[in-house]
Amino acid sequence: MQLAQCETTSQFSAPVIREDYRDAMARLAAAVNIITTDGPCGRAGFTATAVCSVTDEPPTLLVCLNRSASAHPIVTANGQLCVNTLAGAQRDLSNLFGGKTPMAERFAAAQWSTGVTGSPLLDGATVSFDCRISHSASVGTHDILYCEVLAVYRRDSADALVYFGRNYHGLPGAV
Ligand SMILES: NC(=O)C1=CN([C@@H]2O[C@H](COP(=O)(O)OP(=O)(O)OC[C@H]3O[C@@H](n4cnc5c(N)ncnc54)[C@H](O)[C@@H]3O)[C@@H](O)[C@H]2O)C=CC1
Ligand SMILES: Cc1cc2nc3c(=O)[nH]c(=O)nc-3n(C[C@H](O)[C@H](O)[C@H](O)COP(=O)(O)O)c2cc1C
Repeated sequence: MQLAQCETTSQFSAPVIREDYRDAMARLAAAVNIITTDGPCGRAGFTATAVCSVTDEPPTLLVCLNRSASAHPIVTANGQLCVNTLAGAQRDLSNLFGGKTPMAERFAAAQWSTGVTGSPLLDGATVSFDCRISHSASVGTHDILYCEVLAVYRRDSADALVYFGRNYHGLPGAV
């Protein structure tokens, strides 16, 4: 896609430094997800807030994954993953999958079943999207994984876990 050229000089040319960017991003509320994979290259999981809907034809999510994360080589080699969106009571799991804990310990802290791709589905998640990675792009430190959704699993009573201001917040509600 060709972007339109603009002849005027931007008045917003000051560089946004990393810490300013992170402080600003701390003000952007986001759902909390545990991304899991299993397959020929092993099992892995990590916490992610950088998850977004792209299109519903075909149903596609994007997940941004730091290439330095221990899960990166496993997720990309398996080519499939599940986005498990956390419920309010699952904040401890978010910290576990977002830290430097060994993979076996992360998975031992919850109950799982298996989705159509073979990826682990988290018991008690508000919703799980079982996906195959259709393509990816690298930007800076991260890979953007475009994930075609092959199956969804919804819990009947749904509530949400929101990450905002570097803290977790439970969001009760009915959908
Ligand atoms: N997109 C990502 O890779 C994210 C990574 N994290 C990591 O989890 C840890 C705890 O999170 P916070 O206390 O919120 O950390 P923080 O105070 O360093 O970051 C504040 C916000 O900046 C953004 N951010 C942080 N690191 C980022 C990265 N490497 N790439 C893109 N965006 C990033 C996120 O929106 C995050 O909530 C940090 O070490 C952080 O690097 C957290 C949220 C998103
Ligand atoms: C609340 C929260 C949100 C996170 N979001 C992302 C994300 O969207 N993308 C990402 O690559 N890492 C994210 N992380 C960091 C990974 O979860 C973390 O790097 C990984 O689980 C631990 O890395 P390791 O397995 O290499 O030890 C997040 C961490 C936390 C606590």
